[in-house]
Amino acid sequence: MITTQPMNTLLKKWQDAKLITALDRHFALELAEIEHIDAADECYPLFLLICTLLSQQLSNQHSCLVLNNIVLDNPMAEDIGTHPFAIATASSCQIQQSHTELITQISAFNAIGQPGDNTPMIIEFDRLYLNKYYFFETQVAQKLLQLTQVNVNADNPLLPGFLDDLFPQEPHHHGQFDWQKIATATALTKALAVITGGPGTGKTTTVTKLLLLLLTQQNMTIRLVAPTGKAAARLSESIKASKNRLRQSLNDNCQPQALLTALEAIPEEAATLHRLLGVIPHSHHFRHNKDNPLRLDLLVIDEASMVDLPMMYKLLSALPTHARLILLGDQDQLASVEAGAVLADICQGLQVARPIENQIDSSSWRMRYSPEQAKHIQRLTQQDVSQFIDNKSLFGDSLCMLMHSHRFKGDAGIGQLANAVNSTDIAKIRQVWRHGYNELNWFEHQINTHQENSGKQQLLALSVSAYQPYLQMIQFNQGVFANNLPNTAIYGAEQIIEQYNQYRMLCAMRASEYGVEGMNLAITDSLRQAKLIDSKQEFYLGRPIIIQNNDYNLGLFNGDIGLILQDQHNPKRLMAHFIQADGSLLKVLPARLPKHDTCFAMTVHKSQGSEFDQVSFVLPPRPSIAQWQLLTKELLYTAITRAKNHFYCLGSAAVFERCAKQITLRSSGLAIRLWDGDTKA
Ligand SMILES: Nc1ncnc2c1ncn2[C@@H]1O[C@H](COP(=O)(O)OP(=O)(O)OP(=O)(O)O)[C@@H](O)[C@H]1O
Repeated sequence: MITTQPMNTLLKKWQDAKLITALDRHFALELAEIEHIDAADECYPLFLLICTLLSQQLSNQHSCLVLNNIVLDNPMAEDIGTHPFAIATASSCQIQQSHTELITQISAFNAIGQPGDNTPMIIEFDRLYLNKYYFFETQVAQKLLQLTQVNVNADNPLLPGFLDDLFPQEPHHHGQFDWQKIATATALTKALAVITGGPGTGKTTTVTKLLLLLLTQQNMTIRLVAPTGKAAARLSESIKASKNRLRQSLNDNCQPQALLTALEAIPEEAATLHRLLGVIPHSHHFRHNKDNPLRLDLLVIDEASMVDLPMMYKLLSALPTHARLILLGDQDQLASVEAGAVLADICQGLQVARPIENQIDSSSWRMRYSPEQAKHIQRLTQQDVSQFIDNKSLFGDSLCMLMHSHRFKGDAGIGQLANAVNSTDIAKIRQVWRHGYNELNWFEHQINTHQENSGKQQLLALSVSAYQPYLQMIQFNQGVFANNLPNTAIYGAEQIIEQYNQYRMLCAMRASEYGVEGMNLAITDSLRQAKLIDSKQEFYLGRPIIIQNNDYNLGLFNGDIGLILQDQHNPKRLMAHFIQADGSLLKVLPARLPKHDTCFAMTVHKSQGSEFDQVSFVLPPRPSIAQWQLLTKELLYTAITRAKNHFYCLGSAAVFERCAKQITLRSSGLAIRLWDGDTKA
C-alpha cells in the first residue's frame, strides 16, 4: 500500500475532514496495539486502514466491511479532482494488490481470525466483521432458519372453512391471489412467519385473523410488541380496531361461537421490546435471555424494520424453544438506527431486479415456496401458488408480502407518490407532482438576494395554522383556570395531545437551518409572533418535548413525545404530559426530564412507527456532502408514508429526485446465510 503521508497523520487528516470519526481512529490505533505492530512495520498502514474502514462501516450501520467493495485506488473515498468540495487532488492512499491478494494478506493478521476463532475480527469470504457482529449475524440466521424449519400442525379439518369465512372472496377479485389469506395459511403452518407490506396493506387485519384461528385451536400466551412506545401504542390501537371490525362481521354472518370466544381472547395490549425483555438499569443486558426465556407461546413483533441486529439476537435468544414468532413490518422503510437491516435482509430473497425506463434498477417481489408449502397453502386456501415454487429455497416458506394498500386508494396522491419513490421511478414522480392532487402540496425553495426563502415562509405559515388548534385548546384552558370558572369544561391532556399529533414537520437531519434544530427555532418564532406561545421561559405552555435518553425510573424512553401543560389539579404548576404505550397519562416535572428537545419538527428516523393526519417534509436547498449521505429513497418513502391525509414538501425537484435515486445498501451477510446457506462468498 502506498500513502502520501505517515498513516497516523492521514488518520488525523481524515478525521478533520469528517471522513472518519474519532472513534474510528482510536479503534484502529487500539487494534494495532493488540496486533503488536507500529509505524516501523511494513504492514502497519494497511492494518490501520482496514481497521478504520471496518469501524467506519459499523458507524454507518453496516454489519461488516465487504472487502471486494473497497475502491483500491481511493479506499477512503476522498473527494479528489475538480469537485468544488474536493479536499485533495489525488487520494492519499492506494492499495496496489488485487482484492484477492488483499484478502489473503489481511487474513494473516493475528487480530483477524477465521469463523470460530476468538479474535477481535473475523474474516469470512470477502466479509470482515467485528467478532461480536459476526456472532450476532450467524446466531440470528441460525435461529431464523431453525424456526422456519419447524412445521406446525395445521391439519384441523375445520381450518379451510374458517379461512374461507374470514377471507370471503370478493366477486371482482375472482382469479386473483388473496395474499392476506395466503399469509395467514403460511403462519398457520410455520413457527416463523414474516408478513410484510406497505402502510395499510392489512398486516394488522391479517394477524388478527391469524391469532383468532390459532386461538380456536389451543390456548396460547401471546405477546404483542413494537420497538418504541409510540409504535406499541399504535399496534394496540390497530389490534383493537381490527377486533372491532371482525366482531361486527362475525356477528353479521352468524359465525360459530368458537370464533367469537377466540376473538375475545386476542390480547390488545402491546409493550415495547425493552419492556418485554426486562431492562436492567445501566446495563446492555436484559432480564430475559437464553438462560431465562420469556414466558410466552407466540411473539408478534410489529415495525420489525426498526429492529437492529443486536436487538434481534437478544429477542431470538430469549424466545423459548417451543415458541412461534411473527414479524410484521414494511421492508421498504428506513432501516434500523443501529447496525443491520434485518427485515430487508429477510425479504431480500424475494426481490426480483428489473430495469425500468430511467435505467435505475428497481425491484419487484416474488414469493418463493417449496413444493410442500405450496401444497399446504393450496389445501388451506384453495389457491394454487405452484407458479411460485422454488426448490432451492426453504426460507421463502415463512414469508408473505402484502402488496395492495387498502388505505391509499389506487388513485390517491400519497399512495401514488410513495409507490413512485419506492420504485425510483423518476418519470412517475414528476407525473404525480404535476397532476396536482389535493393531498399533495409542493413548496419550492426560493431564496432571494437577502437570503430570505419564500418557500420556507409559506411552510412556516402552514405550520402555524396546523399547530394553532392544539395551542388554542391550551389557551382556552388557561382562560378557564385564570378566571376560576369551575363549571366550564376544559380540554383534557389526552385530547390536546391528540390534536397536536394531527400535524408534524419532518426533517432529513438534525443540525442546520433546514434540519430539526433550525426548523424548530423558525416555527417557535412564528408561533410566538402569532401569539400562540410565549416562549420566554424554557418550559413554556404548549412546548412539545421529545425525549432523547431512556430514563427507566421515570418510565420515559428515547423518542417519547409529550407536551408542557398546566396540571389540571394544580394549574399554577406546569408539567410535561406524555401518553404511555398502554394509553395512560404520565406527568413529569419539567426539571426532572431526561435529555430532550423541542418537537415542532422531528427527524424522519424518529417518526418511524407514527402516523399523522398531515405531514410536512423539509429537504435542504443545497445539501452538503455529509447531508447527501442521509438523503435516501427509504428516507423519502418513510416521510411520505407517515402522512394519512396530506403531504407537503419543501424542496427543489433536483434534490427530491436525486434523493429518490439513492438506495440504502447495508453490508451484511445475513441475506446470504438465510437464502443461500453459509456456503456462498
Ligand atoms: N382485505 C381487505 N379489504 C378491505 N379493507 C381492508 C382489507 N384489509 C385491510 N383493510 C382495511 O385497510 C385498513 C388498514 O388495515 P391494517 O391496519 O390491517 O393495515 P396495516 O398494514 O396493519 O397498516 P399499517 O401499516 O398502518 O400498520 C383498515 O381500515 C382495514 O379495515
